[in-house]
Amino acid sequence: MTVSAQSAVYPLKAVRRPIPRVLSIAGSDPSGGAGIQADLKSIAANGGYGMAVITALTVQNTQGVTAVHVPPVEFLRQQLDAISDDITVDAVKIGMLGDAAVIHEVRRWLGEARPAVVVLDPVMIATSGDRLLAESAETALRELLPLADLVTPNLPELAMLLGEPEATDWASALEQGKRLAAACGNTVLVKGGHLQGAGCPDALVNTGGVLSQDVVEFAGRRVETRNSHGTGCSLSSAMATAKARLGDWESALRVVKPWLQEALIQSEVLEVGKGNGPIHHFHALRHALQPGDFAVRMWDAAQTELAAIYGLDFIQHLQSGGLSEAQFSYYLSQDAIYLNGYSRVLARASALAPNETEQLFWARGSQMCLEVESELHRNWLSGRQVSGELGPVTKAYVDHLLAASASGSYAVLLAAVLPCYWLYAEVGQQLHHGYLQAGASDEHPYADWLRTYADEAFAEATRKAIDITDAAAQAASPAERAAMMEAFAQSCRYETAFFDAPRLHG
Ligand SMILES: Nc1ncnc2c1ncn2[C@@H]1O[C@H](COP(=O)(O)OP(=O)(O)OP(=O)(O)O)[C@@H](O)[C@H]1O
Ligand SMILES: Cc1ncc(COP(=O)(O)O)c(N)n1
Repeated sequence: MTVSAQSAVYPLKAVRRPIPRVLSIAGSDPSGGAGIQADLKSIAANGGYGMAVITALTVQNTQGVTAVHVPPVEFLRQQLDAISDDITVDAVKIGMLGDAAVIHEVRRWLGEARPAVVVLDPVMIATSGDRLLAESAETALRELLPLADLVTPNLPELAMLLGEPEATDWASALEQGKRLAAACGNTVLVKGGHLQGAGCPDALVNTGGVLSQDVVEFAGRRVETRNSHGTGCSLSSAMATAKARLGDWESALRVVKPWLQEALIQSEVLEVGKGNGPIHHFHALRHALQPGDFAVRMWDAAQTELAAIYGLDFIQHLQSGGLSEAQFSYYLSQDAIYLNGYSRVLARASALAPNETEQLFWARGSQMCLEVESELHRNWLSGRQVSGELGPVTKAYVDHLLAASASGSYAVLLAAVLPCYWLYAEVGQQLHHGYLQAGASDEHPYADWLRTYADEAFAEATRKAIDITDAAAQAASPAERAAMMEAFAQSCRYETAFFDAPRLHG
């Protein structure tokens, strides 16, 4: 038996170049939405190392192009040579070329440098309607097409390159794509951006048998947005990058199309300009959680339950003194049972803690629960008529905590135990405050109990528990954070149910 490079069981896919070196030869859009600025973002967002040689400078914003300056072609050639003399270029994307002299120079360079992948976006007219290619250069551009592996015209450009009227439906667009692919001997990406309707399809077309079929369609939903500035630039540079990384056009478009769709959806958050704004290239990049951020999220999530707790008869009657003795006794007896289970869960948090400080903190919390439990029995429950039977809410709450501790995630467990600190401390402070405001009368039937809520040591322990949970969230993965929020919200709901249980079960 021999060890083989390939698994017989699982077909391993080789990534061609983990971080491909991708060169954009294109114009500059100072507003950052199209041209080389879009290309560099797109290349980076799709996992490549971006480089740029500028063919033309435009005066442009989201509302349009007002001037174009094409620097001397000798200087362009020097830049291209500087790159290819030194760096292996895994893929090239060509965008705005400006005029025929630039096209000829780029063509000469391509013939010599022979990069492995060439994507040509035949940019002629901007979204705003402004010309980006001199009319006299259209023939030169047509002659450049066969040097590209992939050509990505929009529908007006596709029609112009064929010398035909613009396609108004998807079927005729695909037919035009086939004609252009056959004429140039390469692959054409036919784009549905300029069509009407709810769908926004794209298709890879090659009549030479390079693809799995002559036309490979990729369905897509049309995003309702004005922010389509630079979609063509971004798509073509993303395709150059993904092809170099993944090896074939179909795999490339399979990852690039959903990425572009999400970039269109999330474009609203950028708020750039008054016209056709840019897409959000880095929508997948999540900002690192800062200290305190997760605590804010948890606090926001707790608001509905806190409001519900303040509205409960149990809390309002405890405050006013009108709470029945039977309900108060039920609450105390369930609290004692709960604290015993809670103590075991905090001991588990101590066992999972990543350092001694946190280990000690939860161990102390666990011990404190047992002390409070025996205090409840000694001072509050002795002499009261209570059954001491495990109630349904107490059982459900403790089971939820035990499930969180069985998850094995320290962060999720902390999120589950936190509401018992945080919400209890909040409610306690409000009750205590209300008691003081009402004159702190000794005649209040629950005066002794309400006074216990002013415990500063518990408030301090609560602040520490929030800090530790917040820090655990910073270190957690996005999936773990989502599970934390779920566990936290569920415990908040149990806090409400726990205060309401005496009414239902007492
Ligand atoms: N509203 C939209 N919703 C979803 N996808 C879109 C939308 N508009 C364009 N696209 C996608 O964006 C890419 C570019 O398509 P389009 O036909 O607009 O090219 P273009 O005209 O060259 O782009 P540009 O707007 O940069 O000039 C295609 O993948 C297309 O499917
Ligand atoms: C420098 C430069 N290159 C290309 C485009 C086309 O992009 P769009 O059609 O989205 O305006 C542009 N506007 N500017």
